[in-house]
Amino acid sequence: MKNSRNIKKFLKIVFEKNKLIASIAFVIMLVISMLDLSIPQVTRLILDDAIINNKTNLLIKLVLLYAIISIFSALFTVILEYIYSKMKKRASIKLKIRLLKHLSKLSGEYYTNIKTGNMLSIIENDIFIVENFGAEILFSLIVDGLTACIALFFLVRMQSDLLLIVITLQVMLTFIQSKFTKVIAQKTEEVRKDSGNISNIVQEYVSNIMNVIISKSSFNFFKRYIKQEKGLINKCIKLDMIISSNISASMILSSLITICIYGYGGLKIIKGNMTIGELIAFQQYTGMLIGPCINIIRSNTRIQQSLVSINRIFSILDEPIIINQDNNSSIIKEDFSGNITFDNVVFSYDEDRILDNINIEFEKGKLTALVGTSGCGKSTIVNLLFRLWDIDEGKIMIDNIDIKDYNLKSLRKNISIVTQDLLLFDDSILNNLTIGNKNISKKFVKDVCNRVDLYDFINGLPNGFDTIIGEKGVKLSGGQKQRVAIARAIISNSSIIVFDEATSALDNISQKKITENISDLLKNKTVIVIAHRLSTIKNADKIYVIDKGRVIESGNHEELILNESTYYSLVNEQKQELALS
Ligand SMILES: Nc1ncnc2c1ncn2[C@@H]1O[C@H](COP(=O)(O)OP(=O)(O)OP(=O)(O)O)[C@@H](O)[C@H]1O
Repeated sequence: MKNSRNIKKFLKIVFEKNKLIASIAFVIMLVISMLDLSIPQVTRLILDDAIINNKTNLLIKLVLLYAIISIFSALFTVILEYIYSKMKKRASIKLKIRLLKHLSKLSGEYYTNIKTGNMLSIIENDIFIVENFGAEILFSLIVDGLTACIALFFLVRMQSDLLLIVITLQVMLTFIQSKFTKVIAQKTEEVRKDSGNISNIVQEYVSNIMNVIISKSSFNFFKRYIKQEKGLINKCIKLDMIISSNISASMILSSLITICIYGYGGLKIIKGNMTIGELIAFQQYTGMLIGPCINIIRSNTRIQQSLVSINRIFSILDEPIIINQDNNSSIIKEDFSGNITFDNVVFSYDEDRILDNINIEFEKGKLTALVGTSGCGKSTIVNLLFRLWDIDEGKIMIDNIDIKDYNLKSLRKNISIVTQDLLLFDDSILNNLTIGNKNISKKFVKDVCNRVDLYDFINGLPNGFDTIIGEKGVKLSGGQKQRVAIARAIISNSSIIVFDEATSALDNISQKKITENISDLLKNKTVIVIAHRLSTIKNADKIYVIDKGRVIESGNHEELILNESTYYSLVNEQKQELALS
């Protein structure tokens, strides 16, 4: 049920906007098949009419006809290949884009459990495998079936007793092939799964190579990697042996069929019950019966293998979009005023409650800080504001409208989050600052860079703003990366900016200088700061102290110090730590 549903959906993608070209391919395939089916008739005429009766003119005509049929058949095959290749590539690009787009619409819960290697294996390997599935295989099945039927018709008319022997062997061949097919499909799936696991490990290693070296964990990686690879080698060898045994068994049975035709047919010629022309034509038609039958059975193996990949592809495409992107009535806002309210918000990732009746307000033009011990739920508040997850109870509102009522794209466009593990592209520093947005004036970019103390550094680079910063910004220091991230958020001009541990790699003096320099650019924005270093949020308009998912204190620095409660203790703890160091 699931299989046929997924195949239907897949074929819809393949044939979408390709109907005309697919029809042309089908007609060409039919023509090729008819041309091939006429060859044995021409052969028989050459042997039994032209040669036996010494008709030179007829021989020349028939040989020419043979040549023309062969040339046209070859020509049409090339055209067909071109059409299939075009259709295949179009379909696979379409699928890849759909997958990548769908991925960006899924929820934080999905991203938390995602295995990158598996995902890459689906996007690359599975789509490559299903490329050959689709029009080509479907049309081949139809045309092969038709060819086999026509060949059978001629064979019955020519020698029915010889055909009986051929068919008996053919049935045996079909039976053996179908048994192999099942085992091959099962083993292929196992190999595919193991390959996905290996991709995960390699991906983890390559994308963290520096950290792997620093943490001296490459031995651990190789132990896991080699164990998996050894297991995969054994499975691949087994699969290859099954496939080659299958081919050998078919070859033996095919030879047996040829032996029977020449042996039994030869006897019939000796007894005068068959002509040489008929024997050769019979043998050619037998090939046209067996070939397509084997193709159909092999297609079944390919279909089974493709089916595994199709199901894996649709396991992502069918993943429901829990975070509703844009219902028809959703509000699109270019610019928020930016007053945010968390009203009795309750949230859990799994079973454990992470936020327990949270009530917080972030006001436009004000800097609001969230503080608290590690794991108390500060980043979760930001994740919920950005709707990576939806809340369980309560309401989050911006400008008095529930964030679920906003068009998601519009909501996210208005929020910039600067995190510790920022995303840097292997691109120019300018594109990293503007995220490729060409409408931003260079003057503004330069001004912001100046403010975050980045301008002199960029100017000193060999290609200035056009310098490529390497994968994950490998050519930048931790502090420079954070400056880029802060600059990027300001350049994006969102009405809400969140700094989540955004200055952790900067020293106190740099941090203070940057904060002062950018303060006028943040004047009309809603600024949220999450910081462990409490000295950085001393000037915040309001500070919320979170503990175990609850707000336990709020106020400005002076008020909270006077309270002599949790915030006061945290500040003192940090002061003592600083004094000790
Ligand atoms: N994607 C997730 N799936 C399940 N649990 C999560 C997920 N992200 C965070 N948590 C859990 O939620 C709790 C709050 O995490 P959160 O990141 O909000 O804390 P935090 O206050 O920002 O911590 P820190 O100051 O260390 O960054 C933690 O117990 C954490 O283990």
